[in-house]
Amino acid sequence: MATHTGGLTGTEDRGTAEGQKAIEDGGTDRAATVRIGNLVRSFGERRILDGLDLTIAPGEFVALLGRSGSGKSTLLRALARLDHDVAEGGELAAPDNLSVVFQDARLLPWKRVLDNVVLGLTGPYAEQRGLAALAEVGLEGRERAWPVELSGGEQQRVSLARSLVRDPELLLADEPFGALDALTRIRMHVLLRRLCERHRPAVLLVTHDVDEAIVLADRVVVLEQGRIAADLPVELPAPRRHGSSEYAALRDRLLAQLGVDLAEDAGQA
Ligand SMILES: Nc1ncnc2c1ncn2[C@@H]1O[C@H](COP(=O)(O)OP(=O)(O)OP(=O)(O)O)[C@@H](O)[C@H]1O
Repeated sequence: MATHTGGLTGTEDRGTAEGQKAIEDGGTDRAATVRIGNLVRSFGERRILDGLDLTIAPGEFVALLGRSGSGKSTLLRALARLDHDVAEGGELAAPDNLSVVFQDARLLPWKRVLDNVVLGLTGPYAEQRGLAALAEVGLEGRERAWPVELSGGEQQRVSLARSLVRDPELLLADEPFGALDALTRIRMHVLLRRLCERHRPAVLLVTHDVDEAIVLADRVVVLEQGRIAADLPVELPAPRRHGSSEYAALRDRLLAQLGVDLAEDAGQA
């Protein structure tokens, strides 16, 4: 299995063959987009990821939950190859053709919306692809706007367009909707689900929001003490709405795994 140590990719229009080859070169799970085996990451003396195993299949949407400080972002940053200064061990294979979306849209304020979307993109049809991506996220006609003229939700739509215009094999999202109001967040859930069904990237979504995880993901994994402590498929029919007994059971199970005791909390209320 190839262990990657390179810098962030996904800001360039790279082909997918290299990443796919890296995955196919070793190991037995040839179908996986992401394969992590016995991953160890430490900051100084502190071991944050401690023998973590995780596989993500092509097109699979995995939500990652975990208490604050459990290492969710550390795992995501390892996959994105954003950290160079941490002790590491284990195996990590991910495609080079990946995109990352953060809580803040991270748009360049001195570039117009379309220029942000196609930044670093090469090829003859970059602009057309950028315009198509903007239309897909509902921002048709806003291509010449400046980022400061957009709402937080609109900026996050641009960020999604910027990611998906590169047609990534892997989309890494670190609490992408954490700063948005509840209504905008629901709209973004619908949008992200639609985009993922159309483009079929493998997705790793870091979130604190158990409902967001259940509504969006094919699988929800919980990070605890440096490892995946729970790995649950979400087998609910679409559209997933609160209220069904299956939804409630999965929600309770995930909350319990995260250390939230609903009975105790109700008793204290
Ligand atoms: N660059 C760093 N240097 C030292 N310690 C770090 C660094 N980055 C993260 N840590 C520590 O590693 C632990 C895990 O951090 P991480 O951000 O991955 O957690 P998280 O699960 O994403 O947390 P949250 O849900 O609060 O965002 C934390 O205790 C954090 O302080």
